Amino acid sequence: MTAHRDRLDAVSVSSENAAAESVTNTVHAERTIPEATVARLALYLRALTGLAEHGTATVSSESLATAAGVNSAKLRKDLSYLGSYGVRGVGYDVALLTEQMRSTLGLNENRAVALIGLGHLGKALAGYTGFATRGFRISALIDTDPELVGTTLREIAVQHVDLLEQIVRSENIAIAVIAVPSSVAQEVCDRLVAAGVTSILNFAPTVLAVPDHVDVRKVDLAAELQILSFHDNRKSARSDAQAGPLSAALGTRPGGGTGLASSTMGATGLGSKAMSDTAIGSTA
Ligand SMILES: NC(=O)c1ccc[n+]([C@@H]2O[C@H](COP(=O)([O-])OP(=O)(O)OC[C@H]3O[C@@H](n4cnc5c(N)ncnc54)[C@H](O)[C@@H]3O)[C@@H](O)[C@H]2O)c1
Repeated sequence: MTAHRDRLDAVSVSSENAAAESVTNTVHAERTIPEATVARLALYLRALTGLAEHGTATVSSESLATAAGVNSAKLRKDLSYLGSYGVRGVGYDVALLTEQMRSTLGLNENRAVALIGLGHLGKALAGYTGFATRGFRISALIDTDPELVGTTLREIAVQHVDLLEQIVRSENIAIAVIAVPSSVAQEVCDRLVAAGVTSILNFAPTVLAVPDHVDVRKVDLAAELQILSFHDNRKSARSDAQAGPLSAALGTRPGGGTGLASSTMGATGLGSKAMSDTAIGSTA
């Protein structure tokens, strides 16, 4: 949370008022947007899409923040990087803000995605219909397995990895998704980079070495579970610690421990609030 805050503060923000819900058409296209804000833009876009599907034309910052699972001050700050389209007392125009979000995230270009590795994970990703509606087009499926090569998944032919460089060029691949075994992930990555791919989403449990101009995002579900485990562990430790004094109070002062017990219960409430703030901070 602190690190995130520092990063936000490090960005030169010309006007704090830009975060307020006032009418302004200024688009800060060239402004540096913190990485944590970029990650949240995707959350806002998903929430906006849901609102539009339900016919909502305008939304307050509080409602949008709730739908996206962040606090409204953070949302207003994030939107200030795009230029605010909010109107005081009315809120944000859902269609306009959606368009602004899509443009900032570069989703209007329907980027071509190549999926490399069509095993358990790759097949599931290839079968996911949500990519198309979120601005991505799976254009190439690549594997080495002779049983898979030549078959089609969602009307896209699986091609052999020998053709990787050719496919990257002919399909104008913008983003590659690596879902191969970790033992070959670096080799596949090197070939993608040499072919001109500069954005990679890596599912393999390997830290990929790439040149500076290449962006790699790593998805690690096991790490996410470990983070949840950490928070779960802390919640258990807290409730154990709180159960101790409570039992002691009830045990040593029978009939007279009500006051102590209820103040302990109050502390439990504060404790769980603190935990949820921590959880929100960790996603920042
Ligand atoms: N990030 C996560 O949370 C997460 C979750 C599950 C799996 N994984 C990782 O994703 C990867 C795939 O997992 P899986 O369960 O689908 O494995 P899998 O063995 O079912 O599939 C791997 C696929 O890659 C293909 N392949 C092998 N070498 C290749 C190459 N050089 N070029 C192209 N294709 C090649 C294989 O033929 C196979 O179809 C693994 O690295 C696994 O550890 C990550």
